[in-house]
Amino acid sequence: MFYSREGSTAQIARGLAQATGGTLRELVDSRRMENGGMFRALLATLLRLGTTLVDPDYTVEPFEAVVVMTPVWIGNPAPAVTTFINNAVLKGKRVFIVAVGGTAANPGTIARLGKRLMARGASVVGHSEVLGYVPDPRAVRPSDQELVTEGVQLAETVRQAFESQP
Ligand SMILES: Cc1cc2nc3c(=O)[nH]c(=O)nc-3n(C[C@H](O)[C@H](O)[C@H](O)COP(=O)(O)O)c2cc1C
Repeated sequence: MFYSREGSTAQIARGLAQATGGTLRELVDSRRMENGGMFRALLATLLRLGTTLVDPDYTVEPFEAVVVMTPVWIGNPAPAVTTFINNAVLKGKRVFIVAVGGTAANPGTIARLGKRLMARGASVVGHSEVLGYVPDPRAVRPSDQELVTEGVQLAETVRQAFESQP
């Protein structure tokens, strides 16, 4: 399960799904991010509120292993991901967290997401912090193919985490 505003998390998720044979589910935020929308989204992020999703599918019953992938916004998960976690029935589910940021380390995001997941009854089997787009116009953007490869490489870490905590 992932949310992606700019597309980097989406490409990494594609690679991970390709390599694991997993099912991809994209969250769509109903709030447009242009103009005032981004401001509201940031406010919701800072206040750790959620948002409204378009055609949300909160069903996780068929899946015993869930990977939650979110871009990092000001040190927090994106509101769409917070909304998913607040609404899905996660009791007893094993979850791996992937935070995609403009810097490689976002421990606060992992910690906050982990806390929220555990409060919903899930167990967190592991996490990864991966590099997406650097929000600087001068920065070179990784290509879609490079991001997909990151996701493919992530698959082994994810597999090991689920296998070591059955
Ligand atoms: C509003 C905003 C806030 C961000 N805050 C952070 C941050 O605190 N730490 C970080 O490492 N990256 C931060 N980033 C960078 C994004 O996490 C990064 O570009 C990510 O790859 C975006 O994912 P996406 O392409 O799937 O939307 C921020 C980006 C935006 C737009």
